[in-house]
Amino acid sequence: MQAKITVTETWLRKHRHLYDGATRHPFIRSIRDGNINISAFKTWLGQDYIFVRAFVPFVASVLTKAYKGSDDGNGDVEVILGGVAALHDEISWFKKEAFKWGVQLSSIVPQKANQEYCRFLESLIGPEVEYTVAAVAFWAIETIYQQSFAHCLEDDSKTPPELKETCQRWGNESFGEYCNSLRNIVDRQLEKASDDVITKAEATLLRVLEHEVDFWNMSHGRT
Ligand SMILES: Cc1ncc(CNC=O)c(N)n1
Repeated sequence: MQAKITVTETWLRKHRHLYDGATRHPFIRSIRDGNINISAFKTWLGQDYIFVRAFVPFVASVLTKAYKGSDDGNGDVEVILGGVAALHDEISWFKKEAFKWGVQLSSIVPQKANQEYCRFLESLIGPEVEYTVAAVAFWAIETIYQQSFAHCLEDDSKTPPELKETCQRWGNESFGEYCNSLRNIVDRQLEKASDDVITKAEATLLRVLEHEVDFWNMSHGRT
């Protein structure tokens, strides 16, 4: 029997071009090809630290919505809690990595694309935003990083050794499994969602993809 085509599958096919634009961005390609400009990498590092700090309350709001959505026999809360725990570790990693590269985190000023992305995250925190819509954003945000950095670890990649650890952070297999769990959560929610919520969730996915492209552009010095 043919497996049923899920909503996320339909969306990824429909928006392939934009999705590939986010996961195969010139910034990522330059890491993979080994010709990354280190100052672009440092820009990304400092800006992403600011983003991740803003990401924490957003993820906490998704966790709250998963809990309140009550019929959580599927373990959504635990999966999302794993994401929160990983973020705790990630913030320490950013500090360590910034020190290693001589990036002064306390003096980083968020650039426009970053500010707009963080503002977008904040707009998704409120209780009026449905769990399904917020979960779609969460899944997409995590998956874009997973896919992007996994691309830099493929056998034929020429990623500089000093950037391998960064790529491992999101590109590793267990982060990939976590992203799959998020995708299952999202598809299960979308299966029972109203047309209105499905429409909103798809629009939210597109916004995430656009913000991710802008974020890479910023790091790449294309703003
Ligand atoms: C801009 C951006 N998008 C996604 C992620 C990955 N999620 C958490 O780390 C990230 N760090 N930064």
